[in-house]
Order: sequence, then C-alpha cells, then structure tokens
Amino acid sequence: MSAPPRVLTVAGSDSGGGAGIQADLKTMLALGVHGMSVLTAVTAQNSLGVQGAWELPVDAVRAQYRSVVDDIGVQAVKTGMLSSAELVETVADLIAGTDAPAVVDPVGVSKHGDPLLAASALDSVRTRLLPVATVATPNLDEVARLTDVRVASEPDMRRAAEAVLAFGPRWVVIKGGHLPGDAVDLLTDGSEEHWLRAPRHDNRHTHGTGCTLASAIASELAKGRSVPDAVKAAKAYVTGAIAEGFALGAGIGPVNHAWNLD
Ligand SMILES: Nc1ncnc2c1ncn2[C@@H]1O[C@H](COP(=O)(O)OP(=O)(O)O)[C@@H](O)[C@H]1O
Ligand SMILES: Cc1ncc(COP(=O)(O)OP(=O)(O)O)c(N)n1
Repeated sequence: MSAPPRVLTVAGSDSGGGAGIQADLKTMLALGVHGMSVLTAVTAQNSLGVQGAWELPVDAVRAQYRSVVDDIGVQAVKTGMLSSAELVETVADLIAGTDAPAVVDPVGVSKHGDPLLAASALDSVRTRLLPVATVATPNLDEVARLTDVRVASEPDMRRAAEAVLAFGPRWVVIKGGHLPGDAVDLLTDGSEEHWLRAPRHDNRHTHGTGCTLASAIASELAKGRSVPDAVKAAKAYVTGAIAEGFALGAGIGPVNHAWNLD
C-alpha cells in the first residue's frame, strides 16, 4: 500500500477531544491523510470551557517539528493555538523554511471566551505568521482583534478579507459562522472571490468547528487540490460534522468528525 499524504498540525491539546490537536487528527483520519502533530500547549478543557493552559518550551516545539519534517516530510501544515509571541515567531520561521502549503488558523479565544493566545502575540501573528500562510482562516472575533474591521453583516466580510490579506497570506477565508442566517464564508486571494454558503444547523454542539475546517483544508491541499477546491471540500466536511454534533458533558459538545465514515 502506498503512503497517504502527510499533514502536520502545530496546535494545542484539548483534553476533552473536541478541538485542538485532537480535532485536527480526527479530521485528518476522516479525510484519508496521515496526521502528525507538534504540540504547543496543553489545556485542561471540557464542554464547559478551559480550566487551565500550559505552554511547551520553544525548544520542544522546534524539536517536534524538525523530527517530523526532516524524516517523514509533509504535504501541508496547519497551525492552531500558539499561545505566545515566542511560539508564534518560532512556528512562523519553521513554516518559512518548509516547502509545503500552510493553513493558519489564528486562534485567539475558545468558544467560551477563554484566552488561547496572549494579547502581546497579536503583532507577531500579523507580521510574522500571516505572511507565511497559504490560507488564513480567521473567525469574526479574530478579524476584530487583528484588524480594525468589525463584521456585522456579509458585505463587511469583503473589507475584513482585504484587511487580513494586507498582512500577506496568499488566501483568506473569513468565517461567517458567528453571523445570523446561513453559515457563509468568504474565500478570496484579492482577485478571485468565492462565497461558500451552507445551511445553519441549529445545533449547539459546535465545539471545534474552526480547528476542523482548517485541518480539512490542509488535508485537501495535501492531496494536491487547488485552494478553492480544498476549501469547498473542507466546508462540506465541516458542515456535515456540525449537523451531527452531539452532546457530551454539561456544556457544548463536539462536532462529529466521523460523520462521513459510515
Ligand atoms: N451552526 C452552524 N451551522 C453550519 N455551519 C456553521 C455553524 N457554525 C459555524 N459554521 C461553519 O463552521 C466553520 C467554522 O466557523 P466558526 O464557527 O465561525 O469558526 P471558529 O470555531 O473559529 O469560531 C465555518 O465554515 C462556519 O461557516
Ligand atoms: C487547544 C485548543 N485549540 C483551539 C481551540 C479553539 O478551537 P475552535 O475550533 O475555534 O473551537 P471552539 O473553542 O470555538 O469551540 C480550543 N478550544 N482549544
């Protein structure tokens, strides 16, 4: 059997298994690629929120990355929770030296409002990480933190995309998941524009949506798809996973990463 495409996630651990590294690896398995991980931080997390977070040393992050990339090799990289400016800059440098597309999810806070990135790291995200991204996938809260654009409706998403593209990613997906109505995302590189529209699923169990979308994009890029095709396939996958999200614990349950495997 020939080896499947290899995808590396550089992200934090969610002990509850709904977001972070766990969501990324489940997505990769469901989409038929070989998932690998560089752990940046450990969170004590469940359906009610984040109870604690601990960062890994920069040397540990760098060593994990080199182990994977230098021996096994990668066809795509995805980043999630990076916690501090030092880790953001370290990961940006590693990606700059890697010949593979990078999907950057500029994770700021969890669904419950718990911080996953220090405010002091925002400038490093703007000036170091976004410039090395093939695709950046901010949600509306992350757009507001990174730029001066506040998105209240679909037309604002175009201004948001321009503001994020100004930091240097090749493509941006502005995720409209937190707007009312259909779940609409805007994918653009500044010249091509793709509006990705899916029905909103009235399901409160949506923990891990952002991680899942970004990992799915990376998985599809690793298979050799173009950016628009990869993002469209990823949108279909996350929409199905949200439709089948299920209750776990007393709060917000996870999306169902295995929905497409029956
Ligand atoms: N209730 C929902 N029904 C369908 N799609 C959704 C829903 N909520 C979010 N999405 C979609 O999930 C993906 C992740 O978006 P979002 O939840 O905004 O990200 P994040 O987890 O980073 O806040 C996007 O494609 C968005 O449109
Ligand atoms: C360890 C870790 N990383 C990222 C997130 C945020 O994930 P996301 O997919 O945006 O899901 P929600 O937190 O919004 O449900 C996280 N929670 N933990």
